[in-house]
Parts: sequence; structure tokens; C-alpha cells
Amino acid sequence: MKSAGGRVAEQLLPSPNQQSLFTVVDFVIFGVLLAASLGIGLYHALSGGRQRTTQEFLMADRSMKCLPVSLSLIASFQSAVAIIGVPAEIYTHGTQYWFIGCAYILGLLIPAHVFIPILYRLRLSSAYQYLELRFSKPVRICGTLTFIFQMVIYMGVCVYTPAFALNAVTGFELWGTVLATGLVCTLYTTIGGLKAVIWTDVFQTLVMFAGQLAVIVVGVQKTGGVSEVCSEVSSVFSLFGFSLNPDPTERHTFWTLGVGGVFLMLSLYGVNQAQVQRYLSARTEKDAVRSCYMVFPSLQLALALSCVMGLVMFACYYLYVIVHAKQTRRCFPQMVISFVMDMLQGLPGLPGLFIACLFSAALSTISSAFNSLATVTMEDLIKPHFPAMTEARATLLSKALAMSYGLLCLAMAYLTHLMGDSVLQVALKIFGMVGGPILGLFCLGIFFPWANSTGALAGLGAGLAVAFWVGIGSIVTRSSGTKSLLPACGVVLLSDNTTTAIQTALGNVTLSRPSGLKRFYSLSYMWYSAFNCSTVILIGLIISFLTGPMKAEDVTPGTVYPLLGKLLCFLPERHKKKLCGVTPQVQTVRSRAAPRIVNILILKTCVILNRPTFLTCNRFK
Ligand SMILES: CC(C)(CO)[C@@H](O)C(=O)NCCC(=O)O
Ligand code: NA
Repeated sequence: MKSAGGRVAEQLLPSPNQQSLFTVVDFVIFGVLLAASLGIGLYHALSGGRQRTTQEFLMADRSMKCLPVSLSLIASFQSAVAIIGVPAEIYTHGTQYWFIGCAYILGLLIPAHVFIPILYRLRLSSAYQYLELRFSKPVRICGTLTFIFQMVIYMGVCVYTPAFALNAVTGFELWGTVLATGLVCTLYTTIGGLKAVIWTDVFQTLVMFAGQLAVIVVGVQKTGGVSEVCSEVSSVFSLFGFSLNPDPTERHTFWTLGVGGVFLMLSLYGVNQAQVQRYLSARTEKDAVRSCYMVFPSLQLALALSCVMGLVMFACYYLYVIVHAKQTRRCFPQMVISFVMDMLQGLPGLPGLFIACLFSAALSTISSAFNSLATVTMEDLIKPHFPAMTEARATLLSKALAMSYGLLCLAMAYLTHLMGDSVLQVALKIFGMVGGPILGLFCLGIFFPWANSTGALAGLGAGLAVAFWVGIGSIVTRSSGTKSLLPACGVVLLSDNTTTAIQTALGNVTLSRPSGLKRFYSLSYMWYSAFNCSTVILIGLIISFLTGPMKAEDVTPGTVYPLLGKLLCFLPERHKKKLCGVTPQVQTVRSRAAPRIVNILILKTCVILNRPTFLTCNRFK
């Protein structure tokens, strides 16, 4: 017995010549996206302060309101990787991934109430300045270099993914697409600065939502309506039941997504420069916190749209898992694109809208990466060595940096295809392997007043070493989360009794259980952030205690969050002091006289640390 969804799939496969899909309207829509992005860049190049100061170019004059900031915050890490990767994930592994939405709660509340207050009140330009205030200059430089490494690899994945998938399905020229994305993005980022990046993000986020919504609406219609989709999905839904298995090698469970996911979110929304820079560009601390709150519903919407797209695809295709066989290992992302093109063919304008959606997602992520990379390179690596540099020269240099990172990004796209795996997994692995240790470094500084600079450096080194050991081990042995609900690509599944077929497939994969070192390598990639963050904290604390823990009076005020003090709020004051050894800075800041006190304290620190004058000028206008 064939279902309606199966019939639709039958009509749709094999696909006709995909290139005839695009009409003039489609090209116009895609053109409008590129032109509008460039237009916004040009507008910000010619209006306001005309991008003549680093304050404007890198910090948007610290004048942004919360709505654009929040839309821009979503755009930073929602790239074509998620647009293509999440539906592919849902299609192949079931709905578990959706549960990561629960991790958004703590993953955004903690940044809003711990990280933003600390970083905003210090009036930093780069998140890594914090590391110097809390520890020392070497820690700051190591943090910055780690961040640069993370973003440069991630950028490559972001540019390459949509171009690769489109090329495979529609015949769009691969390197032409990579070049076009990279160059357009480099151009508007270089001329328009952070204001252009944020406002293009707003526009591009809306295009992204529109494109996904169009696919879902048309897809549901073609599959036979909402009820048809629901019944197709629910006929196998029991298989996607929720796993509470505590095994850390299990790919997606309540624990990996709900707990591991929080750490992933913290590394992105708490301490990643791309996001911190947006918080810092807000007019007031309240705007920054509010924008972080507003990310929650929009991020849920983004997640829901991509998950529903995966479900619609499932309803439409699941009887006929005919993937364009044996072409390549990475067939599922391409399958998402061919599904979309199947759905949208014959509807002029919609294929163009979806391409615009993919590229919006990619552009908004890459532009954030360029701008944040230019910022950290300028603020952390160059300015400290040239304190006398004029503002005009610094701005010119920042623009040159934004442009160079743009070109580097094109080079990185070449390296991406070496990584294998699913693109979503690759991106999340990078976040965990490199972002996890950075998160650990910040947590060590913020929550543990005893941690010292030597401990921080040793912790970061150990964290990165273990991260790469496990990460590369899992790539080499192909062991992390390769289990799939449906059989691997190239297998044709034409059984009428689909449920049995899928169960058999599932049974086959879960039988083999890795042992020894291989088991260590098969740690679920959703744990990477938490695991690597904990390594840094643990090693950092051990080394700190061995080399002499930091004394409370030596810690720069305002750099520590009195976690223990807050948890033990029921204890009398003197016991708390003894236990935590924390200067109650966060509380003082709340008092009315605070800004002056904080300013004087920071000024003193700057003098002690012999920091260049530009910082002190910027801070106290
Ligand atoms: C960062 C999260 C997990 C937030 O939901 C999500 O946007 C995601 O899975 N991103 C994948 C990376 C990317 O889209 O480039
Ligand atoms: Na994006």
C-alpha cells in the first residue's frame, strides 16, 4: 500500500533538468538581495560619521537599539549550514535534534545575566580585553588567536556549503558562487562597518525566514495538506521517541542536547566576539540584555522552521529513499536542495527566493565573522603595539583587515571539503572543539577568583589539546555520531513495510558498540563544548592552586561574578567573605554612584597595566 506522500515522491523523482527551474523573476529576486546588501553597505559608508573612526567602524558608535541587535544576534550563527543541515538531520535521524530548543533557555539567560553585565560594564571593544584585565596579556593573546582560528575555519564551511549544495543540484558554478558570496560580503563589510553588518543582518534574517516558510507552505500543499504530513510523520514517529540514555557517546539524547547544548549556546552567545561585539554596540546595558531576551523567540522560530522543513521532506520522501546514489558521501545536504527544487519548480520566483534565503544566511554569518575578526586583530594584536596610531590610520587598517579576512575566507573554502561528515556536525564540532576551550577560559576567570594567569594558560593549552585529540580521533576513526536512522546514501529502500525496514536499519547500527580509545573518540559531538570547557576549568584550577592562587585583592574589580556568594546568599556576610574571597563588585555597580567608582577602578588598573591611552579615552567620554 502506497501512501500519498510516496506517490508525490514518485512523481517528483527523477527530477527534470534543474537548470530550467530558474526564470527571470528568480534571478531578479536573487539580484535584489545582493543589491540591497550592497546598498545598505553604501548607505552606512556615506551617512553618519562615514566610517572614519574605529568606534563607528567596529562598534557602531555604541548606539544600536535592541531590535536590530537581536535579529543580528540570530543571524551570526544561523548560516546555510543550519538551513540545509537541520532538515537533513531531522530527515535522517528523527526529531530529537529539535530538543536543542530547550537549551536556548539557560543558553540565553546565563549570557544575559552573567556575561553581558560583566563585559558591558567594563566597556570593552573586544571580549578578549577581559582576559587581560582578569589574567594577563599572554592569556588575552592566546584567547584572541584561538578565536581567530575558530572563525577562520568556520567561515570556510559557511561559504562552501551553499555553493557546494547548489552546484550539485542546479549546476550553479561552484567557485563562481563562492567568489560572488565572498566578494559581495567583503565589499559591504569593508565600506559600511558594523552598522552595515547589523542592518544587512536584519534584512537577511527576514529573507531567510521568508524562504523557509515558502518551502514549507508549498511542500505541505504538494504532500496533500497538513493532516497528510502529520499522518505520514506520525506513522513512524514512535521510532523517534525521546532518549534519556545517559551514555555520552549516544549522539542526541536529553542529556547531550539539553545539557551539552547549553554549553554550546554559552560558547556562542556568551563569549564569542561576534556576539559580544553586538552586545557592546547596544546603547545601554538594558538594550543589550533585552536583545538577548528577544533572541529566544526568534531562534525558536528559526529552529522550528528548519525542523518542520525536515518533517515535510520526510512525509514526502520517506518511502523512497533514493538519494542520488554513490556520487558522494555528503548526499543529504544535496538532497535538501533537490527536495526544495522539486517542490518549488513551476512556481516562478520561489526558487529564487530560496536561493536568496540560503545566501542571506551565509552572507550574514560571514559578514559577522569578517567584522569580528577585524576587531580582535585590531584591538588585541595591533593597537597595543602602536599606542600612538592615529584614528584615521587605525580605521584604514581595520578596513584592510576586514578585506583580508574576506580573501582568506575564500582560501578556507578550499579546505572545507577535507572534513567529511555532515556539514551541521562539522560546524557544531568546530564550535565545540575551539569554542569550548575559550568558554572554559572565560568561566575560569568569571566564576573562580582563585584562578591565576599560569593556570589559565595551562588550562587553555590542555583544553585545546584534548579537544583536538578527541575531535581528530573521531574524524579519523569516523566514530562520532555516524549512526543514522535511515540507511546510508546510495541504498534504495523500496519496501512497502517501511517501519520494519527502518527498524532493521536501526537495529544494525546500534548493535556494534565501540570499545577502548575508540569509545573515547565516539563522544557525542554535542558534549564537545561542555567537555572541553570543563577540561580548561579543571586543569586551570589545579595549576592555579599549585602555583599559588590569586588573592582576592589582586583580582581586577568587576571581572568576577560572585557565584558562590550568590548561591550561599542565606549565609551571614562574614562567612561568605571567608568562603568566597570575592570583592562584591557586581553589587557595587548597581549603586547609583557606581559608574564613577568603576571608572576610577578601571582607570587605576589601566595605569597599573600600562595600557595605551586610546582605551582610557574611549571608556570615559
Ligand atoms: C547555533 C545553533 C545551534 C543555534 O540554534 C544553530 O543555529 C545551528 O545549528 N547552527 C549551525 C551552524 C550554522 O548554521 O552555521
Ligand atoms: Na547567518
